[in-house]
Amino acid sequence: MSEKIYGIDMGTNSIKIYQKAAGVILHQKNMIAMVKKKEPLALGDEAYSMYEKAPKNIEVKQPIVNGVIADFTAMQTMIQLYFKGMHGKKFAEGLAAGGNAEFYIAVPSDITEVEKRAFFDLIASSSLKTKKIRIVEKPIADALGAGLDVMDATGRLIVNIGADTTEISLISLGGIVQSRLLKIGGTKFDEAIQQTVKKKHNLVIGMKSAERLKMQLASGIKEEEEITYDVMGRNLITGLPNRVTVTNHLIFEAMSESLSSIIDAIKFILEKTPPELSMDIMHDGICMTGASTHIKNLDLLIQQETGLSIMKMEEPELTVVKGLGMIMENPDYERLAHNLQDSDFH
Ligand SMILES: Nc1ncnc2c1ncn2[C@@H]1O[C@H](COP(=O)(O)OP(=O)(O)OP(=O)(O)O)[C@@H](O)[C@H]1O
Repeated sequence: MSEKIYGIDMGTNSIKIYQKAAGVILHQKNMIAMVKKKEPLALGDEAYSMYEKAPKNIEVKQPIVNGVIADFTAMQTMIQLYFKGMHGKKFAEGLAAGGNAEFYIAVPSDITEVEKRAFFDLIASSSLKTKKIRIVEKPIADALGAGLDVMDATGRLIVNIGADTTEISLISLGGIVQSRLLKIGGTKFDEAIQQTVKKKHNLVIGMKSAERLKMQLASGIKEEEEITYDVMGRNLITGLPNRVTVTNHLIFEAMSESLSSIIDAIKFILEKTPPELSMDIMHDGICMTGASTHIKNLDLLIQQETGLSIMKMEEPELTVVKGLGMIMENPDYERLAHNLQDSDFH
């Protein structure tokens, strides 16, 4: 029987929940649709399907922005609804926590103490009956979930490219040696695509269309062959619906500034890496996680720019939550989970 021990990765784009002995039980868009600002109407993927389509009285909210809690009440409401299974059959049965549950929460490393505390308070002040709440630094969970041995005295460089953020972390002996959270990720790419399509084609497109273009055409390096994809939007001049054909070269141009910023930040961390750990990274390379690493040739770009080998994941969006799972399943990793009061967490 599954135990009431859960790991939660509250990402900007999606929420992932792991239950001890059951595995990943939830992976949904991290969104909530509210009617008249207070009545929850839909959660997760269902709320996302209403995004950019809802009338004025329905607000589709994204409670996490730039990796931190931007709307505490909305996030807490979502968690409570998921765990209480209030939405009946739509949610996995295992989520009905009942009471006395234990939680392991992944929290970005390079954020303020107040922002970290909010993740703890979210569960502690919720209506869920909790026995224990542990905080885990996201890069540590990420590295574990990616299959890296984080406990030994070997330097590991992990780059997580998500939706709003890119977190670059240097890990050794179960701790963070350095970490940098950039406010750049898949959403920035989508916004840049939106702007570039508007400028080049006089076409206003939604964020979902921009994301589709990215998924179809984005590449970390400029490809010789031209690939195209059609997108629908509103013509800026006529105001009428219109369809245009967008090329992979335009998408590359749109994303190049954000990609350069990510490369610069990786190089910055590498320059600040102590020499002994640099040797380890020379040997093992960089581990890439986060769903934005699905972008074609992004590994090649980082490899070319840093001269290091790249390790890619098959399910890069799930490494953090799987790492939380490993911590709760294996007592050897217990010291990687902290009380909020632990001095080694600050
Ligand atoms: N196949 C794909 N190609 C390109 N981008 C993708 C693909 N699949 C997902 N993405 C992008 O990955 C991003 C979501 O990544 P992920 O789920 O790792 O983020 P998150 O953990 O919710 O966010 P964050 O780490 O910023 O808090 C979105 O911007 C999405 O568009």
